[in-house]
Amino acid sequence: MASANRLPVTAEDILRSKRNGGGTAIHLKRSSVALIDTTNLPSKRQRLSRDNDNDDDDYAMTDMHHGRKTLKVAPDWGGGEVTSTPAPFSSTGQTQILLAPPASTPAAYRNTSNPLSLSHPKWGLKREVVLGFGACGITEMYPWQSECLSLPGLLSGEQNLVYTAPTSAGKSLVADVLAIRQVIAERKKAIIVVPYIAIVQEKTKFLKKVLEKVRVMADSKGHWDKQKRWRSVNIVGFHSGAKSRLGWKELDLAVCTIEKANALINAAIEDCSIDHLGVVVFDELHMLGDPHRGPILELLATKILCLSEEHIQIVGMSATLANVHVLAAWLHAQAYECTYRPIPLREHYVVDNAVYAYNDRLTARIPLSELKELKDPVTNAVITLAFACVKDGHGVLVFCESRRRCEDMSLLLIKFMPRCDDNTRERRMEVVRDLATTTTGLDFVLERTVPAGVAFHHAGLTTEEKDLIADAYDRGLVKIICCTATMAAGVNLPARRVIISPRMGRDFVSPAMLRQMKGRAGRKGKDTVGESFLVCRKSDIVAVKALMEAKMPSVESCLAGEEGGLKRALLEGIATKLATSADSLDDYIRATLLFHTTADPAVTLRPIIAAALEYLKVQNLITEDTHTGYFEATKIGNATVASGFGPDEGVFLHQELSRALRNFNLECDMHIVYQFTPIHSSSTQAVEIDWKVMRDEVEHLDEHALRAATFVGVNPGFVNRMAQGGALKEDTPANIEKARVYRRFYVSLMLRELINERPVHVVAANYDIARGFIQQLSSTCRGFATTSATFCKVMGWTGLAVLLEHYSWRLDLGVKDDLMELARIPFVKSYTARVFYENGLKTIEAVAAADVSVLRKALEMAQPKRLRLRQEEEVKMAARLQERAEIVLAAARRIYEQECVVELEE
Ligand SMILES: Nc1ncnc2c1ncn2[C@@H]1O[C@H](COP(=O)(O)OP(=O)(O)OP(=O)(O)O)[C@@H](O)[C@H]1O
Repeated sequence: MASANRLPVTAEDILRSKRNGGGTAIHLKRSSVALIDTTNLPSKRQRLSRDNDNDDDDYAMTDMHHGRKTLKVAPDWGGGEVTSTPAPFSSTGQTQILLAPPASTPAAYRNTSNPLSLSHPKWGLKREVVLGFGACGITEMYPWQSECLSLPGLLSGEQNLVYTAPTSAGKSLVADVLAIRQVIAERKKAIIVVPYIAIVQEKTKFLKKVLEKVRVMADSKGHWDKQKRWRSVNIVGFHSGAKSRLGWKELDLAVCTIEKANALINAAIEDCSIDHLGVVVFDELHMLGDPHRGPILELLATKILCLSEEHIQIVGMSATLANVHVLAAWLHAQAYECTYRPIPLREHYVVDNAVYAYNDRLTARIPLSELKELKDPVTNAVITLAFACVKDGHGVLVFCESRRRCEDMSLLLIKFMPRCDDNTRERRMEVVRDLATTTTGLDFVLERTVPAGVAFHHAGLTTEEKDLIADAYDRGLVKIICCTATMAAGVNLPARRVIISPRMGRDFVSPAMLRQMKGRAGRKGKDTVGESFLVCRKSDIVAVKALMEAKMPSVESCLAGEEGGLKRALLEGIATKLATSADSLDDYIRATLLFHTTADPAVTLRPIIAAALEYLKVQNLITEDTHTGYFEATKIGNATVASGFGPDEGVFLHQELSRALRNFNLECDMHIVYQFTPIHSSSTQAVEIDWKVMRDEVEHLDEHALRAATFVGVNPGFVNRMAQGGALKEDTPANIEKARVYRRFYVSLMLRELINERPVHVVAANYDIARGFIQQLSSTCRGFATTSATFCKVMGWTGLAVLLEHYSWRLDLGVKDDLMELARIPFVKSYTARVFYENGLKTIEAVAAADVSVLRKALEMAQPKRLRLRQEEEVKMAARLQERAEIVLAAARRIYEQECVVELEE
């Protein structure tokens, strides 16, 4: 379908005009009349009468804007918008229109005879939603899903819900139906909170597919049209490093990590638009018990509970909740438990080449092998079990204890993989080529394993690599993935068999983690059978049996833990004005899970609350009016909450930024890069300094950067001493602080290389750190710079805010100042942008005017040099680069077009 965003003046027109010496004297074209098959469109009378009633299955009116003619077609008539505009760069200027045939009337899809059908009227789902679920393989509810949704007050949004069901039981559908109803029927916003970025991405993609054809009524503040009009549902995924042009105001449905959801809710409370929120879904509710992230989840739910005036429905779910009734009582929710799993899981454990069912019945013996590599019984069992499953054409996940083991196991597995046909081999090579064209180039291990249908997946890979591998596995090209716990939670992939090491690193996995890992096998819609094999050493058998029999632990509040959750909860309650007086503070505390699960809470909690309030006062984050007893957040307190930091981080950031404000070293970018290096990246878990590498780097700093280093407290002499074998003991507060500064500086050296166009894999190799970590670091820093900028804005430090935003952008694009324009084009980032620039492609206009072969050549030059492909592969690689060059050209032209039109309009 022709896009409604197409503009009447194309980049080609402008470039041609410029070439002909026409300068900017471009004539706006009036578009030609739409070539629409009008026989299927309703008459004007029908249109007007439909337009007057309020049925949201209706369609909107014809519109003229900027010389284009746009027909917005009702969902019943195929939906979408039909625009009659000359296609950019089409030589004929002919309109491209594809109009879906009209569907049956809205009422016709209702299935009133089967109450499990998604189209049954009791669920109140629009036809397009039902079709959307159908496209994802879901047409009917399972009886438990129907029973759960039929609990009183759920569909109407009046009641909250906490439920538990096994992995792969289909929990998401229940929450999705409730969220979608709020968005479409009630025209409220919905937030779905999930713990990991990968799940944000998967869920956002799924919901976009389900709601693809749905049109909702835009509010009166539509972008360019004051009339009533229809638009698609705005679904946005929020996580650190994600970019979206849609914010709280525009979105209908947000899928967020816990931290992003908290920030979104704080902002909505702050600008008094929280009443637009209809429902919040907490997926993996057991995360409440996570010491680091649980407190934020708890205070988020607490705030929603306290917003009693606007009933916001709360929906919480998990496969690993032992105390569902306690959590339901806390959230004033209906509780629902179910044990149904659509595909029952066959669970086994393996020890010394013998396979046992969970009831200790011996079910099979794994033959011993003469091969040297398979002498170890654990390796022998893993390879044999994986091979047997792949031989039958099914997918396997092998959970390994370390990243190293994932890679070694993949390399070993390929020796045993069955041969594949030419077509499969060619498609696998496509995946290899895709991996080769990522910014980091082709990984040495994946290059060998993917053609055989094996891959590994762990935090050391970049997000592009992880996505390509998961996609290849989903499409059945990769048959075995050796992974760490990164693939354990929430991922929906076609694994018939999961083979699990009971250890992660040196420790045993937790019972909840084990359940999640096993839960990846036999997912409905992905496979028809599910099997798990816990492969352990003889010496571990007692501990493994205990692990297998362990009950799910009860989820407990971590708000009063060492992470300072209570201080943060109080600060946020006060800053958002939910808890400012003694009474409201009391109500607020009573709404926490902590209060709910503490024996004699009024007595037990009083001293720790008083201590937390005192801390906030001493740190100048809040003030207390001694006459009225009212609490108020200070500027620093508000800045801390607005930027999503905890109280400790806010105080530290304030100290650092105020020091920097008084004496900022702007001779080069070293000081500012240090400034936006996240504070937590300097914790011991995040990075270990290689003092020899640091010494080499510090020795190469120019005098300006050295001055900045000294300014933040880094002494080159000390670095040298450490490189020669010195030890930095973190035994006193001063030494802890010193170590923190050195670690932060070490990380900022890596970041400085990134913004100065060194590719991720080169920086990773230089510091001997996984490229996935460097990539993650860069996106965390971007987020940190953006939130620090918010902190500065609230503090009134606008100059510093602008500086931080600028560097956040540079980090995003991975280029120096002179390439920032060019790097707006997709695929033209970092080193690639530099290659373009040095080959004369210095501006977007130059790229838009270039021949595609020139762009292909430039992309070829920018390829990482680790590629060693055979000749036939070279040909295919060239074709891949040609495709990419065409995308670059089209994108450059689009950006150029848009800029020219803005210029003309101005
Ligand atoms: N009613 C249904 N009919 C057919 N397929 C369904 C139905 N409900 C869910 N599914 C499918 O079952 C699979 C698992 O569902 P879902 O992801 O909701 O499981 P879950 O209970 O959230 O599991 P986990 O706790 O492991 O994340 C998905 O592929 C989903 O599309």
